[in-house]
Amino acid sequence: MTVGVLYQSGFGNEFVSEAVPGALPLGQNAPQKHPLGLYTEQLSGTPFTAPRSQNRRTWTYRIRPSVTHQPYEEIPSRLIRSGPFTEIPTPPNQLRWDPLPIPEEPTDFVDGIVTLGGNGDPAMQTGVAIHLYAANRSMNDRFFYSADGESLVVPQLGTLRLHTELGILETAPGEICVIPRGIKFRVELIDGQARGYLCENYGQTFRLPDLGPIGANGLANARDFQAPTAAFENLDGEFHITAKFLGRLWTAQIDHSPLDVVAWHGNYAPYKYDLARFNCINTVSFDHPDPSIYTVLSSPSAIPGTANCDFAIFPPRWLVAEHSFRPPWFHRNFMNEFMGLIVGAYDAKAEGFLPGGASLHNCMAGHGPDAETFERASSAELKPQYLDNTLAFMFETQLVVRPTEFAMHTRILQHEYFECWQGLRKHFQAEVSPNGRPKPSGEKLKFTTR
Ligand SMILES: O=C(O)Cc1cc(O)ccc1O
Ligand SMILES: [Fe+2]
Repeated sequence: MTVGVLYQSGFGNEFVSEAVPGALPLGQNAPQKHPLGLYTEQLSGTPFTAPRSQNRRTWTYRIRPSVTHQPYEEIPSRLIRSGPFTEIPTPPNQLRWDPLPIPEEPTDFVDGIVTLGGNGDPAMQTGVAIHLYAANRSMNDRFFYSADGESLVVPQLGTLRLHTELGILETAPGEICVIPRGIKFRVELIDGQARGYLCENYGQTFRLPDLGPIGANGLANARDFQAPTAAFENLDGEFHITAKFLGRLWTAQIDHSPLDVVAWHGNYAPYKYDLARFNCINTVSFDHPDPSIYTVLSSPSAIPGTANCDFAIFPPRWLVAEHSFRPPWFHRNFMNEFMGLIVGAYDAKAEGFLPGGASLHNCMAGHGPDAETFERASSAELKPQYLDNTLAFMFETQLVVRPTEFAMHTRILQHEYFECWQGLRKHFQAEVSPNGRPKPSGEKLKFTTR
């Protein structure tokens, strides 16, 4: 809980908040004349006709309407990339990256965004972009919004204070926040520097997964999500808004802070969540369950059970499975797995997967425990073990994550990643192979042509 910042709790609730008494009209959305001279503006996050359970919109009461800015002009996108991701061919290899260094040049949150890959297309409202960020400057007179999708921010280093149109959210490593599509914000770095991950979701908004037989409670509980309370900047001066629109960056001058919402009500709002609140469910008998039990948030696709993107975490937890190989098994998947590490070590990798680092295992790429983990876990004593000092996460997505040119050519790409599995020796001992052929006794196989 952050001292000094007030939140309202609940996932997707109908929130109400006013920073000045009387700023929020009662009983109607759009009075003919606002009693305090504020402008009324609706912000829709879904079509007007979306089913009620998914419908998202917020009414804002602001000093000036959002339209009062100069025209946008395109600026360079630096290392930000967007779908369709077609820069380079996508290899079927397992990929892993070291953490992004903190920049030496003055770099704010937006300039510090580097895209590692993604899928889909913002123009088609499907897929995700997966970015890293590393920054050392706060945004003061610059604001940002993405029309391409909502932004799920996963800090790994440094606390972010996000000043948004709907109020302030502080997010530290171990917490996450989501800024909905279109909402303007600026990022203040509380610790002078910051690093983390950003999933830009072009698809349907993240929501809590259904719980099925788990019941009415468990995993991420709705009450633990926190939305901001109204807080506004009544500032005139020279400011810039940078917009991300169809993958390109555009900047407009504005003569006042656009964070001028004095009161608001609605269910389209940024939110934060402390990952320590995740009620982790796991086996108390045997075997390692599928990682869908770790889903915090899910953005569905049009296909039932197939996520445009799931956000899953691997938090500290007890391991008690009997007569089982406890770490993640070897596997090849339909879905595509991008992973990051917030603290400590990940239980499938003894070495090389570092806090701030990342890995990508795309459709059907074999992966799993590295050789050292396999050897250790195959003969570990199976007493209850508390897995501590660990917090990894996964963006799991339906479409193949296509790396950017930066991702494949950067110095932080670990070209030797494949070696972590090469020590997996043959343990099988058989004299005769199943087709009855005698085991070749060490001699080289000879190939003959007829
Ligand atoms: O490390 C991974 O690859 C992620 C993962 C974790 C797990 O517990 C089971 C399957 C899986 O893909
Ligand atoms: Fe996996």
